[in-house]
Amino acid sequence: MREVFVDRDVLSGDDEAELAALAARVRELAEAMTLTKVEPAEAASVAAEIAALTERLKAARRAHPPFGTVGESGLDRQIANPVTGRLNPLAPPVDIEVSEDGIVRAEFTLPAVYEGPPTFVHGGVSAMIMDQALGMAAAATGTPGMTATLETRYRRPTPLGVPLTVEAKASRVEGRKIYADGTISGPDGRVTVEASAMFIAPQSAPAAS
Ligand SMILES: CCCCCCCC/C=C\CCCCCCCC(=O)SCCNC(=O)CCNC(=O)[C@H](O)C(C)(C)COP(=O)(O)OP(=O)(O)OC[C@H]1O[C@@H](n2cnc3c(N)ncnc32)[C@H](O)[C@@H]1OP(=O)(O)O
Repeated sequence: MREVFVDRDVLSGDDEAELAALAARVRELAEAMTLTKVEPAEAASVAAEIAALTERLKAARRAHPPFGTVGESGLDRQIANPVTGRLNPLAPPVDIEVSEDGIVRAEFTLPAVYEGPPTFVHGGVSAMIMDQALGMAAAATGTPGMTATLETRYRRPTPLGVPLTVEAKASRVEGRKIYADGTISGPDGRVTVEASAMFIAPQSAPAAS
């Protein structure tokens, strides 16, 4: 495997929990910032305080995001992943579970920071969540791969602020190609997004360019 895959700090459960709590506070900050009505002077004052906090975090800095201890599914090392990562404030995070029969599932709610059309989820965000869920379904076959194709069909607008469900499953493996299908559905159970993807297990470790 390429160096970036092996040269990672692996956090203890306690360290991970503290950083996950910090990420949760930053997520709240992003939401509060997006919706705030404070006066410009107050916004400037808050910005200065946040800049000072950022400097405190930068005082001890890693070259790459850390990994977590491998859990039962073996797919949860990337704790700073932008979809599932508890350590990534940009991740909702979507807490994806992989069952023994290879079905990937999560319930999640997306706040206003993911808005595309007013009151609805941005289509690129839905595609990102589908990419992750389909990728984990592919990896659950035992062969993880890079996304080669991802097709999303937006059947209905996906609402913000209500419980959504994502589900995915691999349909077949042909050599290095793994195919998977999935959906996002709303609280009424109606499908809003369908997606299909093909992943390719690299012949060697994925190359940086
Ligand atoms: C081991 C890697 C993964 C590690 C992960 C470990 C943790 C797992 C845990 C948890 C799962 C996480 C889930 C993550 C989810 C998110 C994943 C992403 O977002 S990935 C980022 C976006 N995708 C890219 O950046 C790909 C960029 N593309 C490439 O790197 C290459 O093009 C790659 C690897 C996809 C294929 O390269 P080649 O050199 O291996 O392929 P050639 O040998 O040329 O072709 C093989 C066959 O595939 C077809 N093919 C190749 N690329 C295709 C494409 N894009 N579309 C359709 N067919 C394609 C070819 O026509 C050929 O077909 P014929 O055998 O002749 O039938």
